[in-house]
Amino acid sequence: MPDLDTVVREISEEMAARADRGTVADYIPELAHVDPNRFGIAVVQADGRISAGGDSEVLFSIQSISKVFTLTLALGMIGDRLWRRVGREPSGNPFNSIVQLERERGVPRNPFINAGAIAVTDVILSGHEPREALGEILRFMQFLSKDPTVTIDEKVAASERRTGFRNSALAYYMKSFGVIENPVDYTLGVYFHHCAIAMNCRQLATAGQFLVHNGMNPATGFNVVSPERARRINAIMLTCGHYDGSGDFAYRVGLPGKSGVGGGIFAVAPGKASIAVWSPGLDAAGNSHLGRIALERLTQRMGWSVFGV
Ligand SMILES: NC(=O)CC[C@H](N)C(=O)O
Repeated sequence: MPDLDTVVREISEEMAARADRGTVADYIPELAHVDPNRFGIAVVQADGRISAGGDSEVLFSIQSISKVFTLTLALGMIGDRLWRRVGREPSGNPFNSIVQLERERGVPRNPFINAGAIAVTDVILSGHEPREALGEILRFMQFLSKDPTVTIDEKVAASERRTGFRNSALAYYMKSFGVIENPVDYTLGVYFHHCAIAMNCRQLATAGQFLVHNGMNPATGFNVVSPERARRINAIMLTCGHYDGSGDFAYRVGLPGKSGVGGGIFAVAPGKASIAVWSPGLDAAGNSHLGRIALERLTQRMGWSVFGV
């Protein structure tokens, strides 16, 4: 097998030099300021060794990658009852699509499109104040990343709260079917804030390690989730993690992964490695353009695709 440090260095060099960088998301105004020339990668292998390159220490807005962790928390709270509130089929639609929600009577297709993640956030919020629910999510990220400095970028959260009209539409629509239990403003407030968590590639790859180790957190030796649940979260990432680009991501990269409009992608090579890449420019489906290409290179060279070498 090729040396991982060499592969990561070569990928970082190639990505830094490429001219095709995709388009930075600007529907959340605060995200539009991010430099499209950034590229970072961090890979935590099963034995804990870290290979990193480029801007792997620069913080970025994790956006929809937070949905993996809120799904994990919500499953921990209400278990399989969650699947009454949200489905687990790929959507084949953009991440903020409204049409599907009407056809399916307010029950979102999966926990990774915006509507689904808002419904999952509502589950975490029930029985708590918004501040407590958000604290729960943030502490979970700090614990998993072994870094108590992980925090929320308030400017990004405020920017999305000012302009998140589509998410409001989705939430009110779900509320009309009883899928949202709490006041819509509260649920959206928590949702916008967990999307605005700022992390770097190293912290994110560290946080995702439990999905590499059948649910076990290697720092403590204890399980964050059961092996069965870890396998299922990975399955949902594979089928739904890149919205209507999920099929192409499976075809090219072959790993469970979750993207965010901040340009991050978190990916899992089960039993082998936890990976985070970041490049702010997006493709047409809203997934990091160079992030995907970098992961394609990595899995090809390391033979890490879950579908074979
Ligand atoms: N794809 C994403 O990362 C979307 C998350 C973003 N906070 C939104 O709701 O639009």
